[in-house]
Amino acid sequence: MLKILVTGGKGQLAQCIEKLSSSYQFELVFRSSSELDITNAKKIEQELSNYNYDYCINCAAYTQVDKAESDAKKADIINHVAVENLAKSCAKSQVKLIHISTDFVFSGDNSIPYLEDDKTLALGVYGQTKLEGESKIIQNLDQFFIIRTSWLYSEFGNNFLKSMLKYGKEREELSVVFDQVGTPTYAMDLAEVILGIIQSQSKDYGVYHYSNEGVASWYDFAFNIFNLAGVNCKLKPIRSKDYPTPAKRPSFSVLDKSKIKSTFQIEIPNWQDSLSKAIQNIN
Ligand SMILES: NC(=O)C1=CN([C@@H]2O[C@H](COP(=O)(O)OP(=O)(O)OC[C@H]3O[C@@H](n4cnc5c(N)ncnc54)[C@H](OP(=O)(O)O)[C@@H]3O)[C@@H](O)[C@H]2O)C=CC1
Ligand SMILES: Cc1cn([C@H]2C[C@H](O)[C@@H](COP(=O)(O)OP(=O)(O)O[C@H]3O[C@@H](C)C(=O)[C@@H](O)[C@H]3O)O2)c(=O)[nH]c1=O
Repeated sequence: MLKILVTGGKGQLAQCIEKLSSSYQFELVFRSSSELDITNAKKIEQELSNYNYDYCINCAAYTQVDKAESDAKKADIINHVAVENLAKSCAKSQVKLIHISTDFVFSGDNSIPYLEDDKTLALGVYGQTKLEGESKIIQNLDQFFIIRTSWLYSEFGNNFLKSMLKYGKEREELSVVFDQVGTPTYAMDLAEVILGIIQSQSKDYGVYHYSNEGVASWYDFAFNIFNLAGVNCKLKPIRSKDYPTPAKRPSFSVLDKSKIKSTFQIEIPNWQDSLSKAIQNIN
């Protein structure tokens, strides 16, 4: 039976993986941040060398995009330095690493969906530290899958879907930006793809893009959330300049998913269909 370590075991994506785990014949070991701090290089090395894992899914990350701007050191240690150490320990213990990265490694200057080899240029600290984490994996490990994804939401953790449901109940009107375009992704769909890659025991290592199908602005995302959940809150489309945030975000971060679809023979659900499922699961 394949043995898999999941770091960041109490985060959104890790909880989605846990929810699906009974459908797979894997031995999954979830370690929360307090049980296994990925910035503790010695503990990571011990964990990987002592327990004979086949795979590590790194769900641990510093994910607060705005806070990272004033907390750059911490974001760097978790998203970059710790990931480098994790990659080195995986190499030493022959553990395959599945690492999750982000659409925020791109600047947003494209007008067509981003391919894996397109030029990266992060606009903020979060994206930059995630990008450096990616590079360190590529430099230090052969057996890795880096999956860049975007706009994750689910019934677990903190995310845009849950924020909109909360604010929609509390407020009469909400303003949401319509000039940042990407693709919302149901974290359960990503979890399924990750477990599928492990099940296939594929050796097609490398960088992949995965999001749901389709394109939306954050305003479109919020509009569909309110519609599907029956939230009676007026929604106002605004420009990013009218919603100032510490971190600049890409205006276009749609990912091209041709590579992951053809390599692993998967079909990807449309974001609106998946959103509808997530809202049903929340209810
Ligand atoms: N959320 C999104 O919209 C997107 C996320 N991603 C990427 O997907 C991955 C999963 O994200 P998601 O599940 O949403 O994120 P979450 O923020 O829900 O989960 C991250 C987890 O990492 C843990 N963590 C933080 N620091 C450490 C540490 N030093 N050691 C161990 N664990 C730590 C956190 O624990 P604690 O809370 O205790 O600190 C938390 O449980 C991340 O790599 C993220 O960059 C990519 C694109 C979009
Ligand atoms: C809450 C809110 C946000 N917004 C805007 C701010 C921002 O531009 C956009 C998204 O807001 P959030 O801060 O919730 O999402 P953000 O944390 O930027 O989401 C990102 O998280 C990281 C981890 C990723 O990797 C990305 O793929 C992406 O999912 O919506 C509004 O316009 N109105 C609002 O009421």
